[in-house]
Amino acid sequence: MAGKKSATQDDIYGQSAGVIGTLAIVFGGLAALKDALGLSWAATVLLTVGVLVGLGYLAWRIRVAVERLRARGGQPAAVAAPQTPVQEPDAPEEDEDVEHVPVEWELTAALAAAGAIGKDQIIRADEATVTEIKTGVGVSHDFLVPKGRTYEDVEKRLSAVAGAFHLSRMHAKLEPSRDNERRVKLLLLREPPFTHEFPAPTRQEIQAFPGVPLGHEVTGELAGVPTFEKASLLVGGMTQVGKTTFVNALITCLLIAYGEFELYLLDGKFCGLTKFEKIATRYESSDDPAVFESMLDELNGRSDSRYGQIKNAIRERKAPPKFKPVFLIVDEAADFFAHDESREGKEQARRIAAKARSLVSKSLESQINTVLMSQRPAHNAIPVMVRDQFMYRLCLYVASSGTAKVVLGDTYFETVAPINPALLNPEIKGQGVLFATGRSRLIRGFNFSDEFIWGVVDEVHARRQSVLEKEIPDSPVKQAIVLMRSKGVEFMPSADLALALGITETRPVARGKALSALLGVAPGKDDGGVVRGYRLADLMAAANATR
Ligand SMILES: Nc1ncnc2c1ncn2[C@@H]1O[C@H](COP(=O)(O)OP(=O)(O)OP(=O)(O)O)[C@@H](O)[C@H]1O
Repeated sequence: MAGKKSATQDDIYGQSAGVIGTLAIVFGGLAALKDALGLSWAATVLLTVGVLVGLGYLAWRIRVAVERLRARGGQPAAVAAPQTPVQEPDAPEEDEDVEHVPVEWELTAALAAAGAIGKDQIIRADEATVTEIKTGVGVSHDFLVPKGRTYEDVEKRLSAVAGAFHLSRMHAKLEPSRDNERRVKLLLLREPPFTHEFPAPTRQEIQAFPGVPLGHEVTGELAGVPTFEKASLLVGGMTQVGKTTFVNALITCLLIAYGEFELYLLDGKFCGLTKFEKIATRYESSDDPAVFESMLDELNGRSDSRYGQIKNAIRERKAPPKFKPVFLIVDEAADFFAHDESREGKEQARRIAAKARSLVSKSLESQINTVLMSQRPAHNAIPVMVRDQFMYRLCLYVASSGTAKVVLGDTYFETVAPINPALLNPEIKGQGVLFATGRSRLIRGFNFSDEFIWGVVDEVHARRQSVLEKEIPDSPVKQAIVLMRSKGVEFMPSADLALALGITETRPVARGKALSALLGVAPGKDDGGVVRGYRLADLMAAANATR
């Protein structure tokens, strides 16, 4: 301790002596200068300080000039770029020779500006290619993002990336890679999407598509969903933007690509789905909520029965039964959830919402899939408890982001790389944002010619008839179907049908009872709601149920 103290004291003495010495030299120097120049003390001090500051400034200028000269002789920006290897902890050895890294400058600048890669990171030119999109609508950049970054970094900033290329989000599309998390395929369109119409696909193209095609991608390729089994779709958009055309195309594609299924159609617009009436298990053209409710009752009944069969199979340790898929398609659904403010009306609307929710939520196991369309996607047009159940959503042009949220979900704009349907061009009919499994895609529905749709419908109808003839056991129902088909009618009054089936009773009530007992099917009424009789579609549904 004592040793340490005396060392510190020695230090202080030494430093004090140094300071006194320096002061004495400075003072002596100033005195000499004062005598030599004959100036006052103040002038001598000021002159000395001024000279010292001037010398310091001169030294600084010389240093800057030398550095600039040196910089001009070396590599400029390119040298600065590959600071990347410094960022990348396990960069390959050759990267250490920073001057040899080839840089894809355009992508690097755009991605860095968008914040998809760091300001000090690069896209390597030897890991990037650019090719023309087959349909000529733009280019496709295929590249690797720097180590430590992934495809998702670009996806999350896609709007900003498009902006960095002076384009909108609508012009940009990303495709994930299956081989490498760092690989990005960025498609950039030259013109706004769907500026030119792509031809509707052929039957072969629809059949070859892995899943159900719903429309074209912005590149012209077919876009769709891998399956419509256990799914449901909500389609929204303003009036005249292409909803009905989209759904007509969807049914057509299902008929071509899907095998056997049943259609329940509720045509709230009266003639939007008429082309498919002939092959529908049940077709209704009405805006009456009671009709919708009766369809929901029928399908919820079928769903419950299917659940019962699944339960039995589990109890008996058998494989679950395979059901024929059913599609309920409702055009202009909002009307069916509306009410007239009366107590009964409100009660009916509440019941319908609960039944619709139940049907859509049970589609998973019962294979009864629902497609609802609405041209009035206002906040309460389709109840939230129904809307929330839809797995796929398609929003065509709407006037505001708020309306888009009604169709796509309240949190839609917080999802990855959303597309705002309010920014779509309403003049380009049929384009919309498809939101499925958490990802958004811009697609445009097909616009098939009437002849194409009629051809597909007729083919399916003929196929079903021949299957029916072969598979249905001979029965009065089959006899009635064959009779009605031979006459080319969709409806036959009870009186005529009873006679044809050999019922000789002439009193209407007794004759009607005998006929319905023979057929095992309840009668209905003709389109005018006056004449009692049987519809071909009902008899076919009954016949199918016996198979
Ligand atoms: N994909 C498409 N390509 C080209 N034209 C289309 C496309 N989809 C729809 N159209 C045209 O746009 C117009 C409106 O279509 P559609 O009737 O399907 O609209 P909507 O949304 O169902 O209308 P609304 O709500 O008024 O019933 C029609 O003339 C139709 O031919």
